[in-house]
Amino acid sequence: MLTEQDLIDRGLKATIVRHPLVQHKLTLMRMKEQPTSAFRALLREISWLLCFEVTRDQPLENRSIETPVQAMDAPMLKGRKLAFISILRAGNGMLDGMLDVIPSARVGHVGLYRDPETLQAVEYYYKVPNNMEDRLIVVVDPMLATGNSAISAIHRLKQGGARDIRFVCLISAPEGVEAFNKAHPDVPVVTAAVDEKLNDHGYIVPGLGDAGDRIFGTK
Ligand SMILES: O=P(O)(O)OC[C@H]1O[C@H](OP(=O)(O)OP(=O)(O)O)[C@H](O)[C@@H]1O
Ligand SMILES: O=c1cc[nH]c(=O)[nH]1
Ligand SMILES: [Mg+2]
Repeated sequence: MLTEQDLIDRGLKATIVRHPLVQHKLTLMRMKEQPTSAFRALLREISWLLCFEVTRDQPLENRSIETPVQAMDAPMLKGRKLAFISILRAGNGMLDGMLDVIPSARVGHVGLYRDPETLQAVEYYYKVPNNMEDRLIVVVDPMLATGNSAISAIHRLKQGGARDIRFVCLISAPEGVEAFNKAHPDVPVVTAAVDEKLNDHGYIVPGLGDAGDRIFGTK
């Protein structure tokens, strides 16, 4: 696994969430013997923690409230609109955890699959909330491999007016971070790990296998 210093040395930009709970749960998810139910539950739990990280800089404003003891000025989130965008299918495994933390968020879906021969992303579904230009857009997908899926999804969102976008994933390949940084230098990447490389089939090594298949028990 690469460190943030490795990323700097290679000219790559991504935030690696080093929190011990994230790292511990990610290791459990990588284990090939992990059953579908546990894999899904762990992804949901890690997504809570990644949600904290990706919203870390959201502005607060003081509100006057009354506790049972006395009045006080206390911080609350400024009423900024937020939308989570899930890249289907595997993004839905992260979406559940994100919505546990921010249940009022709007949700959009971009349906993409990777052509196994060309590794290009093929779109089959697109539905997002209105007023994309006014929202903080958090795009979720567990895997950033070649980067083609995330790059393509975010091109579409920008065409639809999105401006303030972040991308959150679980595991990235250095090749994917590089391609993503080049295509969308304005979009921060938050990831739990940057692994060694891609294999000849475009899978992340060591990775965790096919995220969609492991979440939904298909294969
Ligand atoms: O960076 P890339 O090379 O584009 O690869 C990453 C994509 O591959 C996986 O989706 P997949 O195509 O397997 O679809 P699925 O979620 O329906 O399984 C994953 O969830 C990403 O969307
Ligand atoms: O390793 C990989 C690469 C792409 N998609 C996955 O689900 N896993
Ligand atoms: Mg898949």
